[in-house]
Amino acid sequence: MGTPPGGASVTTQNGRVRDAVTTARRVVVKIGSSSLTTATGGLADERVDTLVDTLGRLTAEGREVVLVSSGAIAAGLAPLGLSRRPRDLATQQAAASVGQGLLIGRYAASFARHGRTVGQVLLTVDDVTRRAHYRNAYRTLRKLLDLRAVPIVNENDTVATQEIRFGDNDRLAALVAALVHADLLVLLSDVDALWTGDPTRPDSTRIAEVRDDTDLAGITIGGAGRSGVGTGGMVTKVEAARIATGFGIPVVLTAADLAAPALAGEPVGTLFHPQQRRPTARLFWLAHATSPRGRLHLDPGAVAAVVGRRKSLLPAGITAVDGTFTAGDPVDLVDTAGASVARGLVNYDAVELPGLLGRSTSELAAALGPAYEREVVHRDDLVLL
Ligand SMILES: Nc1ncnc2c1ncn2[C@@H]1O[C@H](COP(=O)(O)OP(=O)(O)O)[C@@H](O)[C@H]1O
Ligand SMILES: N[C@@H](CCC(=O)OP(=O)(O)O)C(=O)O
Repeated sequence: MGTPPGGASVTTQNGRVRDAVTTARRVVVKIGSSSLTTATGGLADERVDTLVDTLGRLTAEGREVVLVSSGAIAAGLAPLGLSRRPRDLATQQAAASVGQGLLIGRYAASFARHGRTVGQVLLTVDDVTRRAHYRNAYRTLRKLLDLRAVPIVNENDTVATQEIRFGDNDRLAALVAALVHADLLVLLSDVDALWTGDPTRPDSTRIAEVRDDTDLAGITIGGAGRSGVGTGGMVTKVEAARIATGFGIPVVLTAADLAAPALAGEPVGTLFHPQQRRPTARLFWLAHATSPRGRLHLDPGAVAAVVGRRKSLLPAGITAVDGTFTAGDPVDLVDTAGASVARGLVNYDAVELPGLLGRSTSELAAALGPAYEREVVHRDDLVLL
């Protein structure tokens, strides 16, 4: 590795944010497959115990812990005689089906040493994106915490299809942190921090803090590591950190064996600062937890009005429409280069819009009636991306 952790950058750590780490009452901890398995495949029991000892101490202090644990697929490989992570979805799902039981069994035994009961929570994308479902997921997690059990969350790999999978658990962990209104998200991996580039390169250095996106400029964020069982690599961890910090939740990214010092507020890993302006829960979900059902192409004037002046989107500024959505669905607003600039809840069905494009609201109201005076997307239902 390049520059060792510590050094000058540590002195720039923001004490206030580290204080938020040590005082966090509700903590979501995510651990990746690479930190739970042995080099030859299978669950590394001592790694599970080390993590559980750290989390057990937190719960003994009266703090609430939600654990998001990967590792089902990795844990299922050896029992099925598979030597490496399969590429096809069906075999991954079979491995997850075998491995998830082993994983939760191992956690149950390990947490029992601390007198804690665990509850398995398997979620699909729909469970954290559809409003009615995420309310249910929240209620279950809330009740488990009230009963002083430790919820252990994973994606429901056996039912998720390729199109609707999270695949990696980093984003799932960020959405769970937002769902339970956590005070802290800890992302544990096989690398001690975010580095400026591939951590095995001598010219890479550790990044101690990310205050905002400007601290991410110029960094090479790479894919999964050499363990062969992780997915997503740093890309999905940084994305997860941005989602959580955007919701006002500080994030510590570090190695699994540094979980204890990280939770004690020591300057290890990378600390991502929470952003000041916390969006409303509704707009947060709109930005991060919905899949757009279509796209509205905006002319430059509409982009300036919506993005620059935070105005509602009117039919006059739309040049084209893609997708098959109905009123109330999320849609992306794209600029002339095709880049998504905002997401909003649309007030019309896709089939209604072509006849309205480029026309002013007063002209539409005169021609079609007062119902057609409404905005295509109201600014209260709009979030910039
Ligand atoms: N800029 C970077 N800083 C740190 N690690 C990086 C970076 N770019 C790529 N990586 C790789 O990301 C890997 C962690 O991701 P992954 O293998 O998906 O782990 P997990 O199973 O914990 O989710 C590290 O082992 C590392 O090799
Ligand atoms: N749900 C999958 C997680 C997939 C995965 O490998 O995630 P991660 O190790 O967090 O990059 C499992 O339990 O195997």
